[in-house]
Amino acid sequence: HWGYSKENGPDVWHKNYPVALGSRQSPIDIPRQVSHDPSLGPIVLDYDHCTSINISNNGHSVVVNFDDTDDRSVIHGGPLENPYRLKQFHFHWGGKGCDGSEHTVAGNSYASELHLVHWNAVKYQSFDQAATAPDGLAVVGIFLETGDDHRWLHTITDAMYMVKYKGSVTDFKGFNPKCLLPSNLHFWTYLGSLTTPPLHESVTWILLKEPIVVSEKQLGKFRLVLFTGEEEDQRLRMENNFRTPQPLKGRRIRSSN
Ligand SMILES: O=S(=O)(O)/C=C/c1cc(Br)ccc1O
Ligand SMILES: [Zn+2]
Repeated sequence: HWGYSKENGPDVWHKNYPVALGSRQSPIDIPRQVSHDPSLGPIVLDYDHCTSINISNNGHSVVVNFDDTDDRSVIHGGPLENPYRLKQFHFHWGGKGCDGSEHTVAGNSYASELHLVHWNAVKYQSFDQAATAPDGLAVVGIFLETGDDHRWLHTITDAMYMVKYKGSVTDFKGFNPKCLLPSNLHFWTYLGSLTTPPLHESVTWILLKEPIVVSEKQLGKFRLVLFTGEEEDQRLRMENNFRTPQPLKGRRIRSSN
């Protein structure tokens, strides 16, 4: 099965997922100069009635899942032609003292990257159907840099010891990811893919320019989580669960204000 080690990591994913060598893969490096597109309106995150359900360890990341049976939490605006429904969010991070973001900015990595995954429920009947359509998904990426404690992240890091092992899941209700947003929503946007297998080329990426600040201590709690299940004799710490930037292959990146 795929993972992030030498034998099953990003360098060999193409063997089982040939689209890994495709023309719109993610993540990418965001160059210093990106064309500003004045026609790009602001991104709007309507999360006021969002319903988180649980937090789980899927063996690749820690995921907070949402009830996506109606339009109670959606994003719209920016490059999007329809509202997209929030399905889950998860993180990618590094090891002790090394960075773990997926996208890079002018070659620089951040400590971690948060992905809020949404799907186009106007055009498609299910997430799985949307996940294989070129305009099916919209993922908002938020960079995490280290500094002071983040005032709300503890609700997530405290729950992480409950999902230490792959396959574990625990109730996680009433969490609104609005508390994880930076103060301004200026963004870069481009057409790309999921950054984990199946690597579907179905994602409109919306990367917020302003990182949020979390402490080393809080990031350290991410690393208490394991890639491995309770029944496995190997205990592999979950860290460095990120894919490195992929070839741009002529794609245009646009910048909001
Ligand atoms: O890292 S991402 O590209 O946000 C991957 C998101 C993703 C979300 C779901 Br839900 C299922 C498979 C996936 O690969
Ligand atoms: Zn992700």
